[in-house]
Amino acid sequence: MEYAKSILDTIGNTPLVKINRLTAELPCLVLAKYETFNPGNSVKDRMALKMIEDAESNGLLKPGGTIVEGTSGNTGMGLALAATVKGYKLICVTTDKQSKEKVDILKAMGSEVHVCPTDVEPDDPKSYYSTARRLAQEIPNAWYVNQYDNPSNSKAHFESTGPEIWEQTQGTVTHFVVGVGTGGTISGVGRYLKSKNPNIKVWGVDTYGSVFKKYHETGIFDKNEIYPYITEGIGEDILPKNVDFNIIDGFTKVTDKDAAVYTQRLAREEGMFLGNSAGAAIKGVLQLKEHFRKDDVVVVLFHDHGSRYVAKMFNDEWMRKQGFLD
Ligand SMILES: Cc1ncc(COP(=O)(O)O)c(C=O)c1O
Repeated sequence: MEYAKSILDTIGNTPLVKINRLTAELPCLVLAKYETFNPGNSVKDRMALKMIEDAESNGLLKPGGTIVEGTSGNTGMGLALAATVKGYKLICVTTDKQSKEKVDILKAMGSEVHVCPTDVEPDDPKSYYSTARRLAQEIPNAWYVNQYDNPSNSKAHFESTGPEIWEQTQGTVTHFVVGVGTGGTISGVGRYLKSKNPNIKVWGVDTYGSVFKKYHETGIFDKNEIYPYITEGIGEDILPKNVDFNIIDGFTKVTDKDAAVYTQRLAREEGMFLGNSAGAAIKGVLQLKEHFRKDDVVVVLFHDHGSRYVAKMFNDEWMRKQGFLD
């Protein structure tokens, strides 16, 4: 018989899928690392499991313990799968900007969810960063995951996502493009691919309202770059330790409108029902066009599933209200 010992054994080994219509103007092959095939429907299952396993081995997470994390939903889902299988309680702290579906899904998985305001400074006691930290201190036998600074986040991608891309492309990958939030995906995959071939270019997709691109180009953390934006999952108002700026060759910024429009286009022109950061990522690939040559193999990673965005980017009334439909 062939079966997985638990749902956790089905994490990883996701397919690589050719993008056809949306990238027709590019001279090269563009392949999507299609992470919705993970059991929690996002790439985050990989790092959630790795962070928990490492915390168990380091003695930070003990039997019967409570896992506390600030998460927009996908990491929470990955943590929920692992917490359920391994017998831990999970508390997720999120912001009021995240889609209702994401919060409902976490509750459906048995997680306690606290919703905090988006529009406050990271060190404000009401922010979701501060709230998660405080809960982890107040609750006995609790462990604060901190996906932003936890090195197991990028390690997960160095050990699984990166090697899969290298093997699936038989070492022919020339460019890796991905949205950046905590930085775990770009840093882990980028570090692995560059260890195999230092000529591979690693490109980050950023949002307007986030600090990454300017910091990478100038070394300046410019608070003027920070303002609320609509794109979900990418961009930050902090510099997470998981973003390894040295392995990133460049950033491109995608507007909220383009990210939303391309999320719809992926579904309607490629049959790829994906989340908002996938729309940003594919538009980022198109914006980076001048860097690609005929024989290049560009891999773009798509983080999560479209079902979490049906009331937003897939809802034309919402799109019209934002001024995203012409
Ligand atoms: C939908 C989505 N896209 C992109 C990202 C960014 O990935 P990373 O945190 O590995 O940089 C996240 C992370 O939260 C996400 O949830």
